[in-house]
Amino acid sequence: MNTPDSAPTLRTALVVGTGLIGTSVALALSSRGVATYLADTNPAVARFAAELGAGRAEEPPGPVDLAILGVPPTHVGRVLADLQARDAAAAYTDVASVKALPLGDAERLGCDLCSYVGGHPMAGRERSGPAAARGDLFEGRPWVLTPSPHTSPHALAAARELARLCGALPIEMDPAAHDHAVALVSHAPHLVSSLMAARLADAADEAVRLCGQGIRDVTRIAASDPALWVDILSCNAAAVADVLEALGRDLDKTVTALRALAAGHGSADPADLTDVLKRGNAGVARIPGKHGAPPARYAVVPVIIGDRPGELARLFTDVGEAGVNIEDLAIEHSPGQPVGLVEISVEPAVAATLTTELRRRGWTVQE
Ligand SMILES: NC(=O)C1=CN([C@@H]2O[C@H](COP(=O)(O)OP(=O)(O)OC[C@H]3O[C@@H](n4cnc5c(N)ncnc54)[C@H](O)[C@@H]3O)[C@@H](O)[C@H]2O)C=CC1
Ligand SMILES: O=C(O)C(=O)Cc1ccc(O)cc1
Repeated sequence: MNTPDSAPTLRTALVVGTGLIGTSVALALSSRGVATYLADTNPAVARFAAELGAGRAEEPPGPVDLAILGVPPTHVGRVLADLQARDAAAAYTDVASVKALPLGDAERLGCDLCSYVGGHPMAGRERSGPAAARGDLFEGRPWVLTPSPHTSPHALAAARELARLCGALPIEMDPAAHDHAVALVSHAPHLVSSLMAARLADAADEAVRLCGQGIRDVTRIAASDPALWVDILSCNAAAVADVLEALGRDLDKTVTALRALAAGHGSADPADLTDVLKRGNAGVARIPGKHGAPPARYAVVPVIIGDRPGELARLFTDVGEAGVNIEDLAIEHSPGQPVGLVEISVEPAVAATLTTELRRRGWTVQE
């Protein structure tokens, strides 16, 4: 639907860099009827994205309405310059996790800054490549746009329309303010996750086998591609270092409190420990929405399954026979545990029917 600022109506798009984010964008655009063309330095990757239904892995017949650069941050300037040199699109945006450096590169390379606006969808995954892409990845998520003083209203409107077509909420920010904000909410947390996960690399098996949901939550993003993250962090290094330095001061205080408690055999004052835990409560309460949850438009039906061959197949058959389509799926399971938990995401209207039907067939479905 058009809103007052959306003069362009996207009919054609070119996605350059068809990895996780590029293909997710392309899937969303294709599903909304935008003729989407796909390109990647690795043509096999673009062809694979096309096989997934993300668009056509071929040259567009003429300039597209919007080109979306799904490449690492340090590649954005060069790719933008190349695309503009061949007049590939009326407007250009990117999805890179940092915003000041790509703009600086574009300026230095003599790009046309009127037709370009930086963008950053605040959603992702710990996996790379088109196989991990999802058309609903950006649903309900913020999508930052960082217009420069040169950005034309047309380019900004095209990027806003892109965000909305992907189901995201466009937010305008200054590029430097964006980079400071994501140092706190994305880049430093990524390193903290890696640092914690790194403690497990050489840990004893008897400890690692006890891993429960807490450590999985804290370390999930540590499974991401190191090459991409070196690229991201190197473009925002000072701001990330500032956050980690502040964290280091808290860490020092926490270690001191724990050493005092250990030395005092419990008689020492745990005030500093209480303080950090309470500040943690306050911080987590400020995170908007339900972190890590599947898109709110689905209801989740949690089913307990035995750790036996064929259990999942039996469950899927029963869901199918109940006439219910599985929209998404998550499996929680720890090695050695006799049961696992399968979270089946379904349309809310069919959740009660599925629960009743699965219970009738002998499954334990959680409230
Ligand atoms: N991974 C995540 O969770 C998120 C990543 N981003 C940003 O999205 C961008 C892409 O990241 P991912 O999709 O995760 O990476 P990815 O590794 O899955 O995909 C990147 C793709 O770009 C291609 N590529 C690299 N240089 C290219 C060039 N010069 N021309 C054409 N294609 C080129 C690669 O072959 C690869 O297929 C990055 O800028 C990243 O900062 C943004 C939000 C979330
Ligand atoms: O995996 C997740 O949950 C993420 O949120 C990942 C992510 C990585 C990089 C970004 O620039 C934005 C989001």
